[in-house]
Amino acid sequence: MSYVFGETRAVDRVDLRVGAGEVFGLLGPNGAGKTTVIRCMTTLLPVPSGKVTVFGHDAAKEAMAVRRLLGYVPQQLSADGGLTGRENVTLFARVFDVSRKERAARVQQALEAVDLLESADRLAKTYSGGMVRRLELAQALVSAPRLLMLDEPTIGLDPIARTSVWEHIDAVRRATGMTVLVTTHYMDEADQYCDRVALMHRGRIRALGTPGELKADLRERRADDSEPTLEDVFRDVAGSGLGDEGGDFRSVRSTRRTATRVG
Ligand SMILES: Nc1ncnc2c1ncn2[C@@H]1O[C@H](COP(=O)(O)OP(=O)(O)OP(=O)(O)O)[C@@H](O)[C@H]1O
Repeated sequence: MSYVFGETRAVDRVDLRVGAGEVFGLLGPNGAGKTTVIRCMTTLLPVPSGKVTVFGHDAAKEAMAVRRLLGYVPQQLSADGGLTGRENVTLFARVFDVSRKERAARVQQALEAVDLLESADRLAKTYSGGMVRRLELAQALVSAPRLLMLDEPTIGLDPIARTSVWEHIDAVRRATGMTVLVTTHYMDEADQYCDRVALMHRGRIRALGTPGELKADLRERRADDSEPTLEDVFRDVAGSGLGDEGGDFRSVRSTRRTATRVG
């Protein structure tokens, strides 16, 4: 698929296949085109050229069928600080048409899956950044999606909260067999938690494989004994490191201080 905004070729002939049950990481710096790919898959953006199918459903022709299979945690805050955790998740259960009979139990399950039962009846604005992110995860899980899409799920979190978010994603994936598509610019997290990754740069996919394959490939090409990281692989295929791109993206990113924004 491709996507053009005015003069900007945001997504340039990206051809991707995510296997059922895998955790797939779409990696790249700000502006690489990751969010645009995700938005096309969620049917939020129409696909102007190319084709997106989700479990056999064409996103252009069967948007509703596609949406029913998806859970989506956007980059922007999706929880309401003035509601309790439970109320936030219940709201999503209603929007996603979880039947009235099942609703309370499904909300309970989703909160339990992210370890928020104890805090479920507190206002979300009293939550820490990591708890807010887990709440957003529960919101996306309440409809029991077959494909969970997360756009920068750990941005702005401290290392302990980041690990916790990933461990919860991993546990739910193991329990349900759902497929996970995640965007991130944290190469170390992708290396640790993703089965396969695609490295995206300026709208195009520059490398695709398991983190182990990509690193082994670079080691061979370099023909030396050093252990490359995924960041080295990115630097090799994109000609620059993630941190070199676009100057101020780290500062822009750090503004996603979830805890304070909820308040
Ligand atoms: N609505 C829009 N109008 C115009 N240009 C856009 C729009 N949305 C994205 N772009 C441009 O398309 C390119 C890809 O953006 P995209 O948000 O997909 O990248 P990204 O890799 O997800 O980065 P980020 O992490 O910042 O979201 C960028 O150059 C961006 O400026």
